Amino acid sequence: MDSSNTIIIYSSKYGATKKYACWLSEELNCDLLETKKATIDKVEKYNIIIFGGGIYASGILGISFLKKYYERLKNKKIVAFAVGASPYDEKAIEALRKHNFKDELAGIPCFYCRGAWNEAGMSWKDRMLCGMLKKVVAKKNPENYEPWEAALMQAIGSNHDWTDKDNLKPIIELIRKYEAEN
Ligand SMILES: Cc1cc2nc3c(=O)[nH]c(=O)nc-3n(C[C@H](O)[C@H](O)[C@H](O)COP(=O)(O)O)c2cc1C
Repeated sequence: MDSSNTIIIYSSKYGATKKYACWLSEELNCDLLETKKATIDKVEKYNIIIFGGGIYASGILGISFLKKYYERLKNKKIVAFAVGASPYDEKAIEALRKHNFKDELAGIPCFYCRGAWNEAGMSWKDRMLCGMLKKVVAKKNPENYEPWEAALMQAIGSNHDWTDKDNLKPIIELIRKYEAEN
């Protein structure tokens, strides 16, 4: 099977997931579509579906598409990646997987890529939400911070870009394996 049988659908609010999706599409030479513009009729034409989404309050943007259409996609090879501001932490990623990939979605492999934190570019609502979250977290003893809480406290008030092509290596490896099997 050639790589035209692979599509990436992604949801990105501030561009980090989009950046990873574009890198992947260049590397794999495959189609790329924003989830909000995707239709199931189009997506189900592909054999391998890569799903990417930014993480917001532990939820992965766009995951409702997979939930809604899983019945029609269940025989496809689906690989997901989530993009957040937290540093890589296996325990936190396992919790993210459990929270987002429930029931029939539980078998979908989900990788993590660290994104960016661009407070200057955030919507007023998001900036306010983060400010409120910071106030709650600040009441905790820093020794007991979860990895995402520590990252939030460090990131708030500044801009960071942790996007790195190397984070895509395990995804590319798995897709190449799937492509070779077909
Ligand atoms: C309101 C808000 C909530 C967020 N929640 C999380 C979170 O729960 N975990 C995390 O790792 N990152 C969180 N982030 C950081 C984003 O996931 C990060 O900036 C990511 O790069 C966004 O990807 P995007 O630009 O493709 O939307 C949050 C950011 C905002 C503004």
